[in-house]
Amino acid sequence: MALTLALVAHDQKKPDMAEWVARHHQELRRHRIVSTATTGRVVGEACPDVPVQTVKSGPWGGDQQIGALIAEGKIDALIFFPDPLTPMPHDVDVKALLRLALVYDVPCAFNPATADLLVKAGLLGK
Ligand SMILES: O=C(CO)COP(=O)(O)O
Repeated sequence: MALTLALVAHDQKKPDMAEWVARHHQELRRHRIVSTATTGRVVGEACPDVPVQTVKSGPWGGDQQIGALIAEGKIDALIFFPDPLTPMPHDVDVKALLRLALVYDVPCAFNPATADLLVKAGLLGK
């Protein structure tokens, strides 16, 4: 079954996201991806044949748009690599996104190690 996956990464973690999507490229091709603007560009460059729908960049409302999709039941899993070492002007938006993912019990991974475990557990299909 095709899932809709939200992929988001802060700037310092975008290389990790590019590496993660490249590693799971074959499985990701079967699913839909929604990303914040800059993350979407990175994902698209790492996997040109995986279609990525983008919303606005995080600081410009993209995290809230992803949160709204979660509230509408349109996101099956959130893969979000936040940067814990850099202050963010849109920290409240980041917290709101995490909060909605918890409220709606969406499967989440906040680092590549956990994202790998979700794949191993069968998130993207066998
Ligand atoms: O800021 C973000 C998440 O909080 C991500 O936004 P970008 O993907 O546009 O960098």
